Amino acid sequence: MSEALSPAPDSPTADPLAPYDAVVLVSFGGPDGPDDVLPFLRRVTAGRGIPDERLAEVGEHYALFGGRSPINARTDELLTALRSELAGRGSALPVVLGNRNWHPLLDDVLPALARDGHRRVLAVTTSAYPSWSSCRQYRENLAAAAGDALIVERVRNYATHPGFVAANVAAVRRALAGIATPPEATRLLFVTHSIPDAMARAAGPQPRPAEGGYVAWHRAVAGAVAAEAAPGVGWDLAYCSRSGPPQQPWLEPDINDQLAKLAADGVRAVVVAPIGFVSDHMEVVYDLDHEAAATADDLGLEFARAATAGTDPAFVAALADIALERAALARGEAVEPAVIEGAEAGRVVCPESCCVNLRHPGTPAI
Ligand SMILES: CC1=C(CCC(=O)O)c2cc3nc(cc4[nH]c(cc5[nH]c(cc1n2)c(C)c5CCC(=O)O)c(CCC(=O)O)c4C)C(CCC(=O)O)=C3C
Ligand SMILES: [Fe+2]
Repeated sequence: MSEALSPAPDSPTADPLAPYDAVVLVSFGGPDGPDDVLPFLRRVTAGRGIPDERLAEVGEHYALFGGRSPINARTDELLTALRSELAGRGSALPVVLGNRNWHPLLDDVLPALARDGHRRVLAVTTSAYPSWSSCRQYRENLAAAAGDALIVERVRNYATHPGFVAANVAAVRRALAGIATPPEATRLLFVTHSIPDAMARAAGPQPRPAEGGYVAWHRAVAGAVAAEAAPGVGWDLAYCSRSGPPQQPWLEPDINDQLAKLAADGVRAVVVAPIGFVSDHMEVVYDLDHEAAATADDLGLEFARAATAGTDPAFVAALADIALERAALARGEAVEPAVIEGAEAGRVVCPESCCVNLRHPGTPAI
């Protein structure tokens, strides 16, 4: 490692993120305009067996928003916030953006870091939970983009970090404050991306609960947010954005079905909290703000959508905490990971059995 880039960890001027010499914020990426939509969707779904009708349908969701996902603008805001938070903690490392599925692509950004002399990079992902889709696929894409030129390591899954929970607590409180219906007729509906049942069962390290780590983590986060933000209000966990062939079982209930059930049970208002996503993107603005809001309207339910963590200072501070924690571990220091009571802190190094890729087992991952 070049000394100019990264002083020895025990020197007084050592960067708090040493031994890393750069940070990459890793996001999903989304289309920036109508011409990007099809190439983006092809890239995301290559070899996935997603039916053509589903792709056409998803293309229409983007068309409704001018062919542009809000994800890139939200990720840029997070990048700016994370840069200033890490600088405020005394780090001078560059913090760059690399997307899995749209420009700037990890496939370009990581080789460029290597050409600039970087050797050991810390990846901070915009996905907070274990599962192949939300964790290991990121690790696979990072390994493919890094090649042999760079060592890339990533932060742990962080949804159970108190800072991520605090951001969601604040968002649920704000949404509830706008609801006129009394609490006893109001329901909190936590939402995340549906994934195939088989992927859910394989999520997280062994030993796993029967439902798998993805669902267990969401329940833990939902329970903690509900207990703090709305102790008198009942809650459920529901799912959005199902794709894949209809005969393949995915996590249920779908949010729209759950809204119908709640209305039939006498619930009159819902606060929808997308705890599965760290920022607003197409799933949030289409599946929740557009589709689920219309379903609620048809059912006569008062509806409010809680904000995603976004750039909430508690969330940005949590990302900095886990980055610094990861660096301390890389230096061989003991670390006590911050985690909400009764929940699991993510593994920093995933065992081979973690979040297995059921379609292509053994795909290299960082
Ligand atoms: C768990 C999870 C997250 C949360 C964790 C994380 O944030 O990573 C997430 C996020 C996102 N997913 C996104 C977009 C898409 N996901 C798709 C397809 C799929 N997602 C899956 C899972 C997840 N996805 C799965 C199991 C599939 C089936 C195909 C496969 O097995 O891989 C498809 C294909 C069409 C369709 O089927 O919908 C698209 C276009 C965008 C960007 C949106 C924008 O542009 O604003 C984001 C943030
Ligand atoms: Fe997705």
